Amino acid sequence: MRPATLRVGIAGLGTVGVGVVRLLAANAELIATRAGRPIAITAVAARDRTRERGVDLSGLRWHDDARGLAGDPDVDVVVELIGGAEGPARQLVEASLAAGRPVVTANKALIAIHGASLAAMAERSAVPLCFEAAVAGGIPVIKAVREGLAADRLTRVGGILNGTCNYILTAMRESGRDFASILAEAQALGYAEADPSTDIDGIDAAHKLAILAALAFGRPVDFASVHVEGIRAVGALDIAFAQELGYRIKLLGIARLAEAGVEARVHPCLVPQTMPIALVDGVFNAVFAEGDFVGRVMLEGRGAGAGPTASAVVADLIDVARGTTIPVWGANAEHLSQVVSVPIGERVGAYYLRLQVLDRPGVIAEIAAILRDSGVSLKSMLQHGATEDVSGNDVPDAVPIVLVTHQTREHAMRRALELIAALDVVIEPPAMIRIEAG
Ligand SMILES: NC(=O)C1=CN([C@@H]2O[C@H](COP(=O)(O)OP(=O)(O)OC[C@H]3O[C@@H](n4cnc5c(N)ncnc54)[C@H](O)[C@@H]3O)[C@@H](O)[C@H]2O)C=CC1
Ligand SMILES: N[C@@H](CC=O)C(=O)O
Ligand code: NA
Repeated sequence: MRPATLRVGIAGLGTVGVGVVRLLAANAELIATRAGRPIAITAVAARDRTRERGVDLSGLRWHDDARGLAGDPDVDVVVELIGGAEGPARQLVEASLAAGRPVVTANKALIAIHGASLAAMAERSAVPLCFEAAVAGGIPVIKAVREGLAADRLTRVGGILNGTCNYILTAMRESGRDFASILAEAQALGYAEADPSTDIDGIDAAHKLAILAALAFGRPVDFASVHVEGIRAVGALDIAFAQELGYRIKLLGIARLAEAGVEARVHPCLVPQTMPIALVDGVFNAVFAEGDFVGRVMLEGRGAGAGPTASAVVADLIDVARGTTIPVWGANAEHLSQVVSVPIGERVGAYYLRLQVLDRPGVIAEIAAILRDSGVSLKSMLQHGATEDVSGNDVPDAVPIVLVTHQTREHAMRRALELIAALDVVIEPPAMIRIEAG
């Protein structure tokens, strides 16, 4: 007897949705062989029936309300590709799980914020809830952390988690082009979120970090407590100084088991140019995990775009077709307890500081005295005779000074920076970027 086709209902026919339609058609035979049965789309839900999407949607049942997929008798598995932590995406996923339908989603916002309760719903209905595409696009990082590293006690996890930001930082370094034109390019390539400030302000990376931390430590992190900074404040001067000091600037998400609990943070970092993660450029993401027996593992690949993301979505569909059952978070939901992230003030590490100061005698002595009194020890200093501010405008009599500190607690660093910012000779808010080994 021919095995039954797995019938798929897709909600959202944007970048990823169309990518999934295309991949299922292009690799249909290979997928059927690996899944043990054919996988075919039978229904879709999208906002605009008339839009030309460049894929064949003929013969598919069309739902104007995505929730219709949850009750469609010709759908065995629902694929949610609408996006957003609330609204239609959440309603569809909840309705599908409640109706006993497996769900595959690429929605990191939804999983980061409601993952624990959705997992409990999936467990109650004994159906899979899969989200490989939600973290680092095409890199099979959910499988790697949840299954490949299941035997280890993981102590640190994170990486370059946003393709749009990495694309922008790379292009700024390589071509010196302006932020807005590079962002527009990333949007045209299908990398950015519907609202690109989600990428630029670090929120998307934080969603992914929260998911990784939950998998790695078995404890969902309260999303609101994750420290998040984006890349808006990173200027061309910082990129150039970082280069001169032997670093590259990357937006990293880092979660680690600290004495006080789980520390989860997303912010731009100076990473030594000699570290492999510093060389991960463009839309590529890199995810690392550190375990007590395995040591350090790092995976690299395309973190955004139609093809890589569709690859992860369809891999999940193949798991559903095979009937693979793995607990959503690697352990049953009743073993999970939510944790609040350790505040960023507790971070201990080195810092890069860039100050725009008036070129007067004694300025450096004043700054050094504040650092000394705050218990912050200076490692090195750079000063050029430049007379440009961060936007490249001439500022007569002003010079940038760059300071690199030794390891210090962030509380102390911030206290010192407040005092430095208040000096009359400091004419712009100081820039502070944390230094990490990746
Ligand atoms: N673009 C990428 O590289 C990646 C995206 N993702 C995630 O995949 C999901 C989809 O992302 P994209 O395809 O890039 O977004 P998109 O904005 O290109 O597509 C979303 C589609 O959903 C449609 N939609 C909105 N409301 C709807 C509703 N009520 N019913 C049916 N359709 C509705 C929109 O019209 C749009 O066509 C998001 O959760 C995103 O975070 C995950 C990894 C990578
Ligand atoms: N907007 C995201 C898409 C993938 O998750 C990114 O740029 O990484
Ligand atoms: Na992935």
